[in-house]
Amino acid sequence: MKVLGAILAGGASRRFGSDKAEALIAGEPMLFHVAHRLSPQTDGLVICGRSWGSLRTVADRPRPGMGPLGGLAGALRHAGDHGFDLVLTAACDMPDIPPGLVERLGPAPSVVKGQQLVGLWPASLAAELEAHLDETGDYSVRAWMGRTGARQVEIGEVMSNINTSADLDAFTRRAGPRSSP
Ligand SMILES: Nc1nc2c(ncn2[C@@H]2O[C@H](COP(=O)(O)OP(=O)(O)OP(=O)(O)O)[C@@H](O)[C@H]2O)c(=O)[nH]1
Repeated sequence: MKVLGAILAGGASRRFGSDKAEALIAGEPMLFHVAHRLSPQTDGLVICGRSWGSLRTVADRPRPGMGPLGGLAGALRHAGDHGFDLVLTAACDMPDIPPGLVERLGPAPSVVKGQQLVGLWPASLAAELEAHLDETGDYSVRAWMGRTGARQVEIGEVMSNINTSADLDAFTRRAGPRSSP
């Protein structure tokens, strides 16, 4: 099975107050940490909803403004068009995603319990997700999980999700030198 890694990164960082994906952890932008952890688990990596460095950018589908699921739809379409079977997603604000997610999450569709933006999705769901977003106008991940029967997998590890500068401070204090990639 060929797996495409997709970093969902099209948000506005309103709660953080500045572009959180570029916020520094151990001297590197948060996106660097996500990419560094996602890349070895996948056969290719894209970034959804923004451009960053040399990573290939995938546009949201069916159009921008639909939240993280628009990024997932873009990634699923890209995966299907480029010979990938599965998409492993992570958000740009999860700097300590653990290894082995494909094995732990399989079989797809499935998400990490409590962190639904970390998920494993079959590329074959591309058209269904676009139709779902267009027809229902419901952009919630929960509704999409319900429609696809995505399993919620307890992975037994706490995963950080940085939404505010206080979250980042707490993460840095907790992780200490371990925050280095
Ligand atoms: N591709 C894509 N990603 C998105 C979109 N909206 C949010 N995301 C990503 O989804 C993840 C979770 O979103 P939030 O935590 O709400 O991030 P955010 O929207 O930047 O932050 P707030 O403005 O504070 O809600 C983050 O990695 C975002 O970058 C979108 O419209 N398209």
